[in-house]
Amino acid sequence: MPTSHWKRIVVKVGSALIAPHQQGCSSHYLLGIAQFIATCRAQGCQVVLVSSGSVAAGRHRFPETAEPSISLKKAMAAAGQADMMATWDKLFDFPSAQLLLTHGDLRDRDRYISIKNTIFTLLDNGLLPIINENDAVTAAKLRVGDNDNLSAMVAAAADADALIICSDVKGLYNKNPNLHDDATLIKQVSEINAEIYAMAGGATSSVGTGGMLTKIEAAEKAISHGIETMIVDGFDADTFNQLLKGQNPGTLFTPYDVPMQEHLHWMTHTSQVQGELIVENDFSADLEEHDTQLTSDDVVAVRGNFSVGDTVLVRKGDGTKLAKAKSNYSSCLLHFIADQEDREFANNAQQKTGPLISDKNIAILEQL
Ligand SMILES: Nc1ncnc2c1ncn2[C@@H]1O[C@H](COP(=O)(O)OP(=O)(O)O)[C@@H](O)[C@H]1O
Ligand SMILES: N[C@@H](CCC(=O)OP(=O)(O)O)C(=O)O
Repeated sequence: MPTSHWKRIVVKVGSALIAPHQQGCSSHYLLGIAQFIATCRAQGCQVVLVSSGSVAAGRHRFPETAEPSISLKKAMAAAGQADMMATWDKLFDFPSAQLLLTHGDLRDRDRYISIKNTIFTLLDNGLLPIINENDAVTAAKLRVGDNDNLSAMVAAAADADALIICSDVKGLYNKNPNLHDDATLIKQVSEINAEIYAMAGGATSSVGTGGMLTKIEAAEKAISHGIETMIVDGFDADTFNQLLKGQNPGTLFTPYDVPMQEHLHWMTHTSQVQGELIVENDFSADLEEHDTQLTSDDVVAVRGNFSVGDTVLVRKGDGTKLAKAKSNYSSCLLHFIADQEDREFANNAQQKTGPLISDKNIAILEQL
């Protein structure tokens, strides 16, 4: 689709483009991307930038190590983030704004809505939001872990028309082109299936995270929201001329004709399961039906520690996944109810709090 038809896009830039020589940031490859962003804005298209590179940019401030520890990487991110922002900022003649997020922010519905509002307020006032994961503070359980998936979550929150992932390769090849000379570029993907995932390997550079695998995960998230997704070569300045002409310089993932509803998409692709409610193998009720109320009598086991409002997975004992849903109970209360021999007490407690999960905050999963 010609760029002039886009109302809002997310551009994601990989670490190798920010700090190609790992001696701090370089604007060498960013210039073409910045010009592309400026042209899109001049054409009336709002742009959100998801920029990697804080770890790569901060690396030279620390003694050289082949495999930096997690705490060292966090320190590198803290050291490199400001440098990375300053490098972008000097390429634009409009103001930018920094947003540092963790998965903990995105998977909490209220914080997600607040992030969404901040992005829209920045865009409506002509600023360029520049987003990265808050690597320096995040813990393993709260991380997205890679900026490909983060950019897809941001694209969904921003209700973008397109997600452009700028990397160090032309696009998705049938196998890793850095390891196989005979790899061929796939120009268009209309369905992301096991065959596509099988082509995608990890990162081979010392600065990339996730490789092609996380880009396919991101594309899957984005296209199911109706967002056209492209993986393109950020090293090649001609990439951005082609994009502006409406051409496809890399791999295009075509969006679903019928996108998932916003809330269902968030439940499926952004919220994260904190625990499990295990039901009998012969459980067959329709969990989306308002009159079907999952009660503690239906649940044979509760797994994990979760609070009221956290997302839980409802599954059968045989492993069949039924739904992701918002829990109206904490795991602690469910264990307490299950431990009561007096069923009347359990029933009373349940009558007060209502069904275990809400029929309004549920994503029914394909039963595999
Ligand atoms: N099938 C594939 N096609 C293209 N690249 C692949 C494939 N499988 C693995 N890769 C690797 O993915 C890398 C790009 O991902 P990554 O290093 O994480 O870059 P970025 O920093 O842009 O996110 C490529 O350099 C390549 O080594
Ligand atoms: N948040 C990290 C980047 C993580 C990441 O996904 O990197 P990349 O694969 O280069 O997009 C950083 O700023 O260094």
